[in-house]
Formats: sequence, C-alpha cells, structure tokens
Amino acid sequence: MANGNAMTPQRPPSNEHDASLLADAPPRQSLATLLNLAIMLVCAGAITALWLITLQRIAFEREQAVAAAVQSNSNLAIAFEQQIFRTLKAAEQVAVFVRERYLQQGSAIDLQQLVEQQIIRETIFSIVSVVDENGRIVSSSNSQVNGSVNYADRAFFQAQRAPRADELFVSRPVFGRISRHWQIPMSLRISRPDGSFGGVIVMSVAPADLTDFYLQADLGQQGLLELTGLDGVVLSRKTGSRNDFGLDARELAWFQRHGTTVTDGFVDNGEAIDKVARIVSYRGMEGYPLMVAVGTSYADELAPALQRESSYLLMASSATVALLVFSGLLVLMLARQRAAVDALRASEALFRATFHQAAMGIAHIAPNGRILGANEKFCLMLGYSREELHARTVFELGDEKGRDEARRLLARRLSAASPALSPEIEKPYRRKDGSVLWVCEALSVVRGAHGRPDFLVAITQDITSRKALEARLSHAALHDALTGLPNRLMFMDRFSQVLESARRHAGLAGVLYIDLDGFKAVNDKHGHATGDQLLLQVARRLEGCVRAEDTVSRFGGDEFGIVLATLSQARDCEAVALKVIHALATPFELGGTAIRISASVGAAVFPIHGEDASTLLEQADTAMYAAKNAGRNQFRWNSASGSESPPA
Ligand SMILES: Nc1nc2c(ncn2[C@@H]2O[C@H](COP(=O)(O)OP(=O)(O)OP(=O)(O)O)[C@@H](O)[C@H]2O)c(=O)[nH]1
Repeated sequence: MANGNAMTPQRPPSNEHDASLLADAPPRQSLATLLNLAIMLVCAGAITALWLITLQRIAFEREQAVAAAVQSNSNLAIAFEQQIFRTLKAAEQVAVFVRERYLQQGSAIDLQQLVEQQIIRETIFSIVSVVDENGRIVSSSNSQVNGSVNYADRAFFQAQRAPRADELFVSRPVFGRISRHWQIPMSLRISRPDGSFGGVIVMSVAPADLTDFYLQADLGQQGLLELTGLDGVVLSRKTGSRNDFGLDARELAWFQRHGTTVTDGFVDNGEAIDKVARIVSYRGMEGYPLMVAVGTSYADELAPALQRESSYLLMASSATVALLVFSGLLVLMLARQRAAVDALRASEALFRATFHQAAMGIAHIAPNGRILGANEKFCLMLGYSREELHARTVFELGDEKGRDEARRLLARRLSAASPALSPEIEKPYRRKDGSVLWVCEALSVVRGAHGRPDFLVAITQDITSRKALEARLSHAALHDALTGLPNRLMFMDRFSQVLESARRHAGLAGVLYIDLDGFKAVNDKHGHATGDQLLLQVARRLEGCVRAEDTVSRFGGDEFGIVLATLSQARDCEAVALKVIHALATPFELGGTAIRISASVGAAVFPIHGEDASTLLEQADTAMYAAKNAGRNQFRWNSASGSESPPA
C-alpha cells in the first residue's frame, strides 16, 4: 500500500461490516462466472462473425471467379460459334459453286483443276467430291478418289437422297475409304431441274480442324472446346492436347441442359469426360443442328481465388487463435485480479480485526510525527478521541522536555540504517487529563517501493501500573517505611556522592550520627504507636535543621544520620549538631501529651576524620557513643581518633 492514509482504518469494525464481508463472497463468485461467460460469449460471437464473413467472402469470390469464367467462356463460345458458322458458310458456298458447275458441265467437271486454279480456295476441306445419284464419284479434288469408290451407303448420301430442304448436311465422322482418315462429311443435295435426286456435293473436314480454335482461345492445359451435333454425336472435341470425335454426347451435362436452355454457363464436374471439373459455357448454333461448348478448368479459373482463400483462412485461423488466447488471458487475468482482491479483502479484514480488537494500543504515525490513525485501545489509553488524536503529532502526547528526545528517536527510526522492527522502549505519554501514561512501545517503519518511509506503526502497551509498582518497590528499598526518610542504603549512596564532589572541589563534608535518648521509655510508657508518631515528628524536625542538598536518614530504631553536603569549616558541623539537639529538646505534642526526649549526636568531617563514607560514619557513631557515655543530650567528636575537636 502506497501511503499510510490508505491503510489507516478510519472507523472501527462493526458486526454489520464483518457480516457484509462474509455475505459478499457468493454474489461476487456468480458475478465472476457471469463475466467469464460474457467474455466467452463475446469471443465466440466474434469468432463466429469472423468465420461467417470469411466464408461469405470466400463464397463470394468463388462466385465472382465462376461468373467471370462463365462470362469469358461465353464470349469464347460466341467466337467459336462464329468460326464454325464461317466454316459452314464457306462449305455452303463451295458446295453451291461446285453444284452450279456440275449442273452446267456434267461429268466434265474437274475439281482438281478448280483447286489448282484456286477457284476453290478453302483449305479446310481436305476433299471436295461430286457424287452422282448412284453414289459413284464423278469428280474429286483428291486424285486418289475415283469412280471405283461408291458412297451410296454413306449416311450423308442417304440423307440427301431423301427429299429434304436444300441445305448443308453435316454428318457424323466417318473413316475415309481412300484417305484412311476420319472425316466429317458436309454435303449438299444436287437436284435436277425436275426436282429429282441428281447426286451430292460432299466436302470432308478433319474433325480436329474444327476445333483448332482451341489454340487461339488459350483455354489452358485442361480446357474444353467441343462441337456437337444435336443428334447426340460429338463432331469434334479438344481437351488439352487430346482430340476426340464421334462420341456419344447424351451423357454430357451441357448437351442435356441444351434441351431446356439453349445458351448457358455452369460448373461441370467432368464425370462424363475425364473427371476434370470445368466451368463450361455452351451455345446452340442458330440455323444449324449443332451446339458449341467452351470450358476451362475449374481449378485453373479459381486458382487466384483459392490462393486468396488460403490467406483468408490463414488470417481467420490466426485471428481465431488470437481471440481465444486473448479471451483466455483476459479470463485468467480477471481471475488473478479477483484472487488478489479477495486476498486483499481478507488481509484488510484481518488487519481491521487485529487493529481494532488488539489488546495493545496501535497508532499509525506519519514521518512528520502526525498521527494518521489509532485503534480503540490507543484512544482509551490516552483519553483522546480518534479525531483529537488526528489533530495532533505524537510529540504533543509527551511532556515538553521529552519532545526533542521523541523527535530524535523518530528520526533514528526513519533513517535507512534503522532495522524494520525496533527494540521496545519504555517512555511516558501525557494523557488528556494530564496524568502520566507509561508505555512499552515498539516503533516499526513501513517503507514504500523505493525504500522511502511511508509511515510508522507504534504498538504500545500500558505499563503505568508496573512502573508505579517499580517506583514503590524502589522507594521502599531506599527509604524508611515509617518516616519516609532515606534508609541507610540510600544514605550511604548519597554520602559517597557528596564525598566524591567534596574530593573534586577540595571541600569539606560532614556526617552526624544521632541516637535518641530515652526513647525506649516513651515506647514503654505511651505505647509503640506513640513512639512511631514521635519518630515521625523527629524526622520532620531533623529535616528542618538542614539544607535541601543535605540528606537526613533513619538508620533504624531511634538512630538517624545526616550528611552535610557542604561545609565552609569543620565547626559548621558542630553548629548543625547543636541545632539538632536544640530542635529535639522542644517537647513533642503527642495525643495531647507533651513528651520530652533528647538526642546524643556524634560527628565526623571529611577529610579530617576519614576519607570514605564507612570510616566517617563509624567515626560519627563512635563519637555519638562518646556523647551517650558523657551523659547524653550532647554533641561529641570522636576523641579516640585523636582529634576531639576539629581545627577551626
Ligand atoms: N515505637 C517504635 N519503637 C522502636 C522502633 N524501632 C525501635 N524501637 C524501640 O526503640 C528503643 C531503642 O532502644 P534504646 O536506644 O535502648 O532506647 P533508649 O531508651 O533511647 O536508650 P539509650 O539510647 O541508651 O538512650 C527500643 O525499645 C526499640 O524497641 C520503631 O520503629 N518504633
């Protein structure tokens, strides 16, 4: 989380809030399922649309290619038809011319001469012959054909012999008896002036010559060019390099279709010929019982479209894979995101529960010390509301004198070298009501992505009662329970410190040893409680005899000690001792009774009577006994030390 504010909970958790967290899971699950379903549906829709468009485009391009081929072949069929038409017209002209000559010249007609003289120029007719009414050759352009050949049995002869219209008759291919080649006879009837049959003019055309248009038309390796008689016989067909003729045309699709539609184009599966699928255009020839057909290979015609089709299919497949991968990744990404959100929610819920229900006080603190957030416990500990804490810095929660130290501590924790988890420290806060709150605090730093501190987490434990107990124990260990005066232990410690200072400044320090006189009798006469009260009042009077820097101590029983921190001269010590004797000589009012006691006081001065605290106290003790022995209620130096009275 980038900043402390975002992570800082702004309100305590409530039962409703927790319940909403729990109740939130099933709807989110079904929402996720719906979202996944929607993504998959959109993806499936996009893929379906993509393939529909692609397949439509492919179908459209195929249709376009077929339509273009049909149109192109239809144009070629027209050209082919015209060429056949010209051939037939030429045949008619030659036949009419030769018939005229024959009717004029009779058997004297010489067709070879007519060819040589180029009166008959059409080279397509390999043989032109005149046949008489009995089928015998009268004249022929071919020298090998002579009267020995009889055509009376030929179909064209028999067709012409029967009464019929004066028009060219194109026969089925026949095998030439002289030429030894297959020929298509084209014949015209010779009628005598009286209308009787006078013979036939016949011209032979090689079947392949009728389809040499194939070469001009550029129909490819698998093309088709065909001239077919409506009687169901193929007169000539060229497919690639193959020439055929005389075949049965009734199985051919275009022959069958011609029965209903004279001119048309379509895709033929090639079953009837060579299994090569072709786009075929056919036409019935006007004025002749013939039809022409032009075809080109379906594969050749659709090659560019099929090539584009492959790219379309490749593109559509790639786009499909991309869409599937994309939607899969999207679903995966959303699932991961949801998992991350769920984990975050769980973490936030855990954090909220931990933060607000913790038995310890937790506060989030900005690097500048401002309090960003605090849990209930922290608020309770300090007596501030959360809003009041938000308006303060953590430094303002301590005493004035401790603020600099708190700032230094925060700066140390924010420094890069500082460990993330801090050692626990004990520190005082000031509650809103002014009382002191002692806490044991751990200050952890939460750093951002670049290692910069975002905020700090202070976890505090209230140790005020422990501190108070410690203070009490500590006081009890060093003080007299009855009078509250320092006990011997503390007395000796203070005395040592005073001696240390006197040693440094080459000064004087004194110690008085005081023992009450006749205290036992007070106890015995007035009771132990009165004795206690007396001891208390003695303590207060002794404190009244000395300066603030001096230390009054009760050693136990009716024995007291006084450390005199600074002395101008040794005699000052005696003056204080006399002041003490004088102060205790005044009767004590206890329970309405005036009680009199006195005190014996011994003294020792540093450095005259000794260098260390034990020696000096011992000296004072001995002096006190001297005072006792001398009759009590008086002051004495230690005479055994050789200096009953110190120098002035
Ligand atoms: N009331 C009371 N008496 C105490 C306490 N501590 C000691 N005493 C008593 O104080 C008395 C001290 O004994 P002494 O020093 O012999 O009493 P004294 O009568 O002053 O005798 P001299 O010192 O020889 O003058 C004893 O009776 C102790 O029981 C105390 O805390 N309270």
